[in-house]
Amino acid sequence: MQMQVVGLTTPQEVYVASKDRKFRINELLVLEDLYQGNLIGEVVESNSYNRFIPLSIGSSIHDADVLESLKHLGYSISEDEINIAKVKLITEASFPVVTGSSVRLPAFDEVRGHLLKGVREDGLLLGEIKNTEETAATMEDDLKGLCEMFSGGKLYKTKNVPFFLDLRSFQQYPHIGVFGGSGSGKSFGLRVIMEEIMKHGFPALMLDPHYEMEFSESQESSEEKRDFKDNFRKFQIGEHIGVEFLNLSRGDLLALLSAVSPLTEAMSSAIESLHLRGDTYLSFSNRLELLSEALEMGRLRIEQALKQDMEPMEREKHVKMRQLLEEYQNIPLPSVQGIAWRLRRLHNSGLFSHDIKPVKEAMMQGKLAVIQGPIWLLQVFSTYLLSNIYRKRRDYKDGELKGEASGDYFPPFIIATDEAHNFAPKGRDAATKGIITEIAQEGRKYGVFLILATQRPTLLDETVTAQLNTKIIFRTVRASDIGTISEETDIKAEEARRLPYLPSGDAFVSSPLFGRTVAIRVRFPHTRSPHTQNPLDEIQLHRENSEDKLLEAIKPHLPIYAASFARAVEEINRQAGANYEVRTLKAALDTLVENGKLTRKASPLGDIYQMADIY
Ligand SMILES: Nc1ncnc2c1ncn2[C@@H]1O[C@H](COP(=O)(O)OP(=O)(O)OP(=O)(O)O)[C@@H](O)[C@H]1O
Repeated sequence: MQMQVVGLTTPQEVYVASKDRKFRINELLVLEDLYQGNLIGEVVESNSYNRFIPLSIGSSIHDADVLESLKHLGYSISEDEINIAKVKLITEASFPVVTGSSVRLPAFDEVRGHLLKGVREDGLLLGEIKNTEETAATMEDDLKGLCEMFSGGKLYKTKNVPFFLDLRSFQQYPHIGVFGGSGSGKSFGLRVIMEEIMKHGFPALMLDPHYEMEFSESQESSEEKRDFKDNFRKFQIGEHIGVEFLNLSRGDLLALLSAVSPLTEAMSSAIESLHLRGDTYLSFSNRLELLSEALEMGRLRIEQALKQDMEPMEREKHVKMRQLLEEYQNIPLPSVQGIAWRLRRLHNSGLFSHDIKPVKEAMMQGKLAVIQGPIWLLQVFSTYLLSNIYRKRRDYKDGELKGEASGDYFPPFIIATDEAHNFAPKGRDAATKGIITEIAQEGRKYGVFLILATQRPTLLDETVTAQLNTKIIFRTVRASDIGTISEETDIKAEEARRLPYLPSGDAFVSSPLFGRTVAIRVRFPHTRSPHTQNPLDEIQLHRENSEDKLLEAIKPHLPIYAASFARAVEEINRQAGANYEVRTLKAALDTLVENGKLTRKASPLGDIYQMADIY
C-alpha cells in the first residue's frame, strides 16, 4: 500500500494519491516530509478514478500538476485505478510539503493529541471519531470499545477512537451550540450529552418544551442497561414548581407579566406604583380588581353608593375603592385591566402555588433538573428561575472573591435547552433573552455554562451565538443556516458542502480546544425518550387492544343477531369502555369477522355473529 504526496503543494494543503487504497474522509494521515519531519494532515475530499473514467474529465482536484506528478511517480493514468485525497494539514508546515513524500496511516500515539483532549475521567463520552478505525487498533485497550453505536440497523461496540468533550475545559470554553435540522440526531445528541453530565454528577438544569427529556427507561436493544432514575428529577411548572409571589422583586414581576404578553409603557409604570413591598398574590390581585371596579364606577357613583344603606362588607369595599381611586386616579382603566388578566393567566397556570426550592435542592445534590411546561410558561418561569439561581451562584462566588464571609453555597451548573431560538431570538425580544445573554457573556466567571440547541441557528441572537465556543453541527439543509454555521465556526468549505447529506447521528464538532473541526458519530443513548413509539405501532397496538376489549365484551351475548344489537350495545359499551352505536358496532364486529376472530352467517332473521373457533 503506497501513498504519496502529488502535485503542487502548499504549507496548508496537499493531494495524496494511492493505487490500492481508497481514502476515507476525515481520516488522519502522516506525511513524511524529508525536511520538515512528519506532518499530520486530514483527508477533506476523497476521489477515485479508473481507466473507464479518465482523470482528465472534470473535477476540481486533478489539475495539470497532479496529473504530471502522477506520471512522474510511475502511475499510468489511462490504465490504473487511482485514488486521490485532498489533505489539509492540521498543524501548518513552515513551507510547502515536498511532492513525492511518502504518506502512511498514523499510529495512535502519533495523533493522540489531535484526537483526545484532557483526561478521560473528565470527559463527556459523546461517541466516536469517524474513520479512525485503523488508528484505533494501536490505541491502549482501555480506550477501546467504550461505547455502543447504532448504524445500519445494528448495534455494536465502537471500533473507532472515542470522542470526549472535556468537562474541565468548560472553564475556558464554556458554552456549546447544538445545531441540526429535523431528524438529524440533535435530540439524540442532547440526550447523550445530558446522560454524560449526569454520569459526572454535575448540577444541571434543562428546559424541556417537548416533554421528551425522560431518563428512566433504558433502551431495550442496548446491552449496556443503564437508567438515570436517581440522577435526574422532572418538574412541571404549576404542578410541582412555581414562584413565590411574596419574594418577587418588582423587576421579576414585570418580567413575568410581560412574558405573558408584552406590557405597554402605561402598564409598566402602573405596576411600579401598584405593586407594594410585602404584597402577596392575593393582596396585589385584590388591589387590581378593586381599582378596576372603582375606575369603572367613577368617584361620583361610589360616593352615591356610600350614601345608601349597605351591608358592612359592601361599605368597606366601597370605602376602599374610594381610597384607591384617590391614590391612583391617573392610572388608565385599560392598563389596570391589562395587568389583571396577565396576572390571572399566570395564576391559573398554577405558577404562584409553588416555589423553586425543589429545583435548587436537586441541583445542590448534583442532579439534572428537567423543567417541563408549554413554551410560553416555560419562558415566563425560566426567566425567573434562571435569574434566581444565577444570582445565587454569582452572589456566592463574588462574596468568595471579595473574601467576605460568603452566603449560602450554590454550585456551578449547566443550563441546557432545545429550541434555543425561542429563548434568545434574533431581532426581537423574549422574556428569557436578557438572562441568557448575560450568562453567555459572563457565566464563565461563575462556572455557569450553556448548552443551546436549535434547528435554526440563523434565528438565534448573534451575541449569544458568538459566545458559543463549541458547536456540534448535525445535518443542516437550509442554505441560510449553513451560511450562519460557516461564518460562526472553523468548518471547512468541503465540510459545509457535506452538511445537507450527513446521516442522522453524524456531526461535526467545531471546538477551539481541538483547533479544528472533528467529524464524529454520536453514540447510542442509554435511555430513550417517551416519544419513541412509532405512530403506526401506536395505532396498531391501540386497535388490537380495543378489538380484544370488544371481543371480551361481546362474548356473553354470542351468538348475536344483528337485530339484537340495540339491546346489547349499552352493556357492551360499559364493559369495553367504548362508545359504539348500532351502526358502528356492526362495523366493528365485521372487522372482527375479517380478522378471523368471529364468523358471520346469514339467516332468515338477519346475520348471526358467532365465535370463530366454534365452526
Ligand atoms: N446517534 C445516533 N445513532 C443512531 N441513530 C440515530 C442517532 N441519532 C439519531 N438517530 C436516528 O435518527 C432519528 C432522528 O433523530 P432525533 O430524534 O435525534 O432527531 P432530531 O434532530 O432531534 O429531530 P427533531 O428536531 O425533529 O426532533 C432517531 O430516531 C434515530 O433513529
